Amino acid sequence: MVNNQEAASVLQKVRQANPLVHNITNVVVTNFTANGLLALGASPVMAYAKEEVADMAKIAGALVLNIGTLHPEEVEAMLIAGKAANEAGVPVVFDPVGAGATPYRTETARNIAAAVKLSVIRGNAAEIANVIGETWKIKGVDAGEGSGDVVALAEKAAAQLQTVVAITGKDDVVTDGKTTYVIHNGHPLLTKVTGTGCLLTSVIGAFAAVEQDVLKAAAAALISYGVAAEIAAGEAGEQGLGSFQIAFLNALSRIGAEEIGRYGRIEQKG
Ligand SMILES: Nc1ncnc2c1ncn2[C@@H]1O[C@H](COP(=O)(O)OP(=O)(O)O)[C@@H](O)[C@H]1O
Ligand SMILES: Cc1ncsc1CCOP(=O)(O)O
Ligand SMILES: [Mg+2]
Repeated sequence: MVNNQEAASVLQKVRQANPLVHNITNVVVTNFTANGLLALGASPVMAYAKEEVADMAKIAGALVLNIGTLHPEEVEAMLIAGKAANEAGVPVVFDPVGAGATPYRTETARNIAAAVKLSVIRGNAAEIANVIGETWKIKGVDAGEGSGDVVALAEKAAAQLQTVVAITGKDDVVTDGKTTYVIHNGHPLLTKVTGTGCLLTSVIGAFAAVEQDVLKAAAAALISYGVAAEIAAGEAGEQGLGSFQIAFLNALSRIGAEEIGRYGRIEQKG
């Protein structure tokens, strides 16, 4: 069972090791992702050229692939980087941004999941459903009040994709197909700042770089991230979205065992 104390200790390991996280991500979130990883205590790098991605992925602590603004050359680079990371034993975390929105996105997400051995796939419920060929009845990013359907979807995706699956929304679900956790942290303001899902995927990469138990790493990242958002909302939520974004970066840089112990809400489902 992953608890708050263990989550805080993985966060501490990130701060001590400053793992290099190689991101091949989208143009919308690049700067926010780099600053969010720095705030947390990791070392971000963005590298996209097919001539260098294999070399960069091999020396990284984790590789993060994100198809938010995909194009063919970038997809080619992702496959090269993913295979190099697999050969070097570097964990690969995948964000299938917008899977289901266009056939190209859906096909590319499925191709990457098939060609690269993923440690974690992180998306909202609709994206994960589309990657595994399910239709998802809830539109948008809100997974709804209950998490029963999302738990079933996550477990099905983990079995099908043979990876840890994190489905985020009001509650976050993370599973390796055998053990499933629901994390009741986060804040609705996260949905009003672009890139908070993408940054979270990269944060999972930072945690996976320092913790070999991938399920524990992902759960610890989700708790830490959600708690930081709650702290930021309390400090700056009423001032507006710009202030919330900055307060969130501040909270990522400050949170530790005390805050996670006080506010972390993780529940084991099975
Ligand atoms: N309604 C909500 N209430 C609280 N936290 C939320 C809510 N919706 C999303 N989050 C949080 O926002 C972060 C990004 O998740 P999500 O919005 O699902 O990603 P994406 O932007 O990729 O769709 C996660 O930490 C998640 O827990
Ligand atoms: C707006 C937008 N368009 C293409 S990628 C992107 C950012 C998506 O970020 P997130 O999924 O974290 O909200
Ligand atoms: Mg997203």
